[in-house]
Amino acid sequence: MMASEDSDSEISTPSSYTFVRVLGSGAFGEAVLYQKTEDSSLVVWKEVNLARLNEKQRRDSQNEIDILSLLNHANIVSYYNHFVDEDMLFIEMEYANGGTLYDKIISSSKLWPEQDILWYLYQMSSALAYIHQYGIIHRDIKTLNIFLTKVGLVKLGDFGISRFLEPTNQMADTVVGTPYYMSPELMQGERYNNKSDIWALGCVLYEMLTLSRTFQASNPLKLAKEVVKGEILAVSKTYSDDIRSLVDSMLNKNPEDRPSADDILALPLMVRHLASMEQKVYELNSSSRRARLSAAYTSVVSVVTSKMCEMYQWGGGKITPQKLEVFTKEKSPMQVASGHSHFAAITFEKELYTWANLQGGVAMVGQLGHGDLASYKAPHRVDALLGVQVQQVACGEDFTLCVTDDGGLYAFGSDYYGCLGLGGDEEEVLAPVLLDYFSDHPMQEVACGDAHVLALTRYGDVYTWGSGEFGKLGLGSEDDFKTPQKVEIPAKQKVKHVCAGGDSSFLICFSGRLLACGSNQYNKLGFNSETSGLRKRKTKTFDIPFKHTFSTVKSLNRYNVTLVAAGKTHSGIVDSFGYLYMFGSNKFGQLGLGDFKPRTGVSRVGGVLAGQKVEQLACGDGFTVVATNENHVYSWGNGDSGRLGGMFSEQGSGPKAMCTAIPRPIFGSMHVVSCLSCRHWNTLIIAEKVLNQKTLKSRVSSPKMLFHGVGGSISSIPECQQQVSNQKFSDDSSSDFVLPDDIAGYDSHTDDSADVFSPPVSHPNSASPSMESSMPTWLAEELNNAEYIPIPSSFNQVSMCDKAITPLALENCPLPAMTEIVDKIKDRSPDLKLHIPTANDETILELKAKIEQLEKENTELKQLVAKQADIITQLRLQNS
Ligand SMILES: Nc1ncnc2c1ncn2[C@@H]1O[C@H](COP(=O)(O)OP(=O)(O)OP(=O)(O)O)[C@@H](O)[C@H]1O
Repeated sequence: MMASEDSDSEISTPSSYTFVRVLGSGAFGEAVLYQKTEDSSLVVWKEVNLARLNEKQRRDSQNEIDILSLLNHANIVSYYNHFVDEDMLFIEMEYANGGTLYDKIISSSKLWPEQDILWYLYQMSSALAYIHQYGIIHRDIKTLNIFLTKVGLVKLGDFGISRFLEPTNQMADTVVGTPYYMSPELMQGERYNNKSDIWALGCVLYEMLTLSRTFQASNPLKLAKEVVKGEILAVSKTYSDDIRSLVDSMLNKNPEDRPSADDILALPLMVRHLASMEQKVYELNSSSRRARLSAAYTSVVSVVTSKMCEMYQWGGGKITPQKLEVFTKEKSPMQVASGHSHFAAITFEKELYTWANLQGGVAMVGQLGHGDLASYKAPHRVDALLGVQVQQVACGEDFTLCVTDDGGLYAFGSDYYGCLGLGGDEEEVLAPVLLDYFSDHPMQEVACGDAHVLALTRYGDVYTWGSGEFGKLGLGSEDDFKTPQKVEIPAKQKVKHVCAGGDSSFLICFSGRLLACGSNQYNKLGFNSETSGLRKRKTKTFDIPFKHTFSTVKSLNRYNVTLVAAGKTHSGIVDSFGYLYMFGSNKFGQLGLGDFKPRTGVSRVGGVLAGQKVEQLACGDGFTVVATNENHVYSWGNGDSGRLGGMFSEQGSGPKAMCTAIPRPIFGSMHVVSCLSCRHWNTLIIAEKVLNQKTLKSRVSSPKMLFHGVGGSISSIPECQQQVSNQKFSDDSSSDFVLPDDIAGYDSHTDDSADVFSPPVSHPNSASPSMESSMPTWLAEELNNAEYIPIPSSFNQVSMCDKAITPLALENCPLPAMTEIVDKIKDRSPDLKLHIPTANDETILELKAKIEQLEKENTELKQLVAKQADIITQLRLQNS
């Protein structure tokens, strides 16, 4: 018997913060800069004194939180956390380290290049298009609320008075905003609409073009008159006709004649640069990945595969992966679902197969859908569904639900908790029954917990039913429901995927946010947090046992969630970079962090996964299984009853004898995994064998990464530093903490063609960007940032390396280090002298020759390896 999870007793340390400085004060409190001790990231805590607020103002503060927690965009300040302590409201958010657009404008003495203006306008329009699409209007667009980062990114902030537009009435009430940016319709008492945001953005554009206010007046009344009159001084003819007519159209007195944010992004002057600006925003935002993005990006391509999907199963006594022979080339499996003791799979022909592995005299209750109570040990086709195309299947503890191509939802098995959604008239349903309820609401996806169901319709509505214990139905209570109930989704989030754990429920939203409800035991929903070090505040511990309604998992607001898996006592998510983050119990090492210690928060899994992207993830009872882009399958955690598909042990003897806290590869050979499912102690996997694969290196970002585009808010420094806690066995943590080399290298990376866009770089703290100096700009930037961002030891090594570089030093470097140095030198600037100011011309020449030689050797080496791989493959093929 394994030890009980309840015996976890160690206390782990809370997230703590170190005060850095007060950034400034608003009407109701201060914005304070802190450093998070855990990962050295810089964050802003906005402290709002609720005692000084009236009822409406309190609502506004809550409003800012609701809106910020909904938004996830590269050009909008990210929201991380909030709590109320006595009369103070604390909101944790992303720090924009480059001042405001206002600061930048007032410190400029000459007109900006049009390209710079377009760069900022693009980012602001992109942020506005994003919020407008959600039905949110900002209502206070002004240069003071447009924050900048030192690398030239825009971060729209201060959503204090923003609002959701009501669908019935496209106007929001009350006149608000800052007088200078108020549109004529607002001045005339009309209500705010999204075209009023466009007017304000037009004023911002005008300010960037002229470096002066759009409308000037000595008092508000005169200002109102000026705005209504609508006469503005002409913009300099040095700017293109396109941009001058754009500002005119944005400042059109008639709101309907103003372009929308989407219209602005579709203008030819934007479209010309759109792709490169999108990419730049993405790259700058993911600056923690600079080393990877700017240096070669590695991707694995399967060259020869078995061209056949096979299914393997393990657990429940089967210690190694067992191939299910039923699924042959003619019956190739497409999707698989594991329950406690029964399983289901769909083939490419859209036929459903079910089977069981009953232990301890458990009786069948119809969960296989074969019309009887027999326990089929091998996969058996569900003939009752012949003629319908089954698209997706999910297994509960003793029931099954499946979705058909035309959106129908079928259910069978036990209806004890009402999980079949039929109203509970029958206890056991032996053959599939179509749920009439959804005849008008075609189904997209279904997920089953032990005794509850989550269903997502093609209209984006979420329904839940079954057992309501711990609030896992998200309906505001613990009541059970035997028919589908529509769930209220907070802040108008749009749901993309549903996922159910035994007693927990998750929703992944299009915004990349994760919503959860149900039992938070062991923090498996990620809701618990501990905060210490905030000014004059004691350590705050938030231990949330359960949630009755779907709520944002704030601890994951830094990540763009693409996958989630719910185990019995722990959970995991994968972000848009393919990074794996785990939370919940670590009793059996199921978090994969190299130890068995409890964790309060969310931890990134490093080790062998650090250089790979996780593409499939599943969590069972105390164990985790993943598949990566490099075609490896790993498992870790509790190995009892064959859960891990292999025998691993780090603990010698005792209750943890069969546990491993480190991801362990399962299959000897490579596999492309298309589907993975774990429940209880079972795992099912659909995989195609890889007979030969190639590692490709390219100098561009991963196409997959670009696919996520601009919409994803990827917090750079916090994310990269998240790794610090996992450094023990993280092999790439050193290279991750590198500030954007494009800060300086932007122009040198781009060519002169009109299609390539070079964004300007903000230098608020430096004397002048054009300052004559032998110091390379990237280094100046790094030093500039260093005031608040401590440079980890890995960085020191790199910079020391750069300084001390000589042909001899290169010669004596181990090959990987040497390649890294060469990559760094080449990435940052073609001019080597910039990097080694002390080097004389002769040394530079020698270095260049050395680099060329290295490159040649590298190519030869690669060719040799490829040749050997081919020979091995041919031999293998001959042998087989
Ligand atoms: N996320 C952030 N990153 C960087 N600076 C910030 C951030 N949030 C606020 N600040 C700065 O902190 C100062 C105070 O901000 P705060 O939002 O509290 O007040 P405000 O916007 O100036 O006034 P109010 O909200 O009352 O209109 C401002 O100077 C602002 O530029």
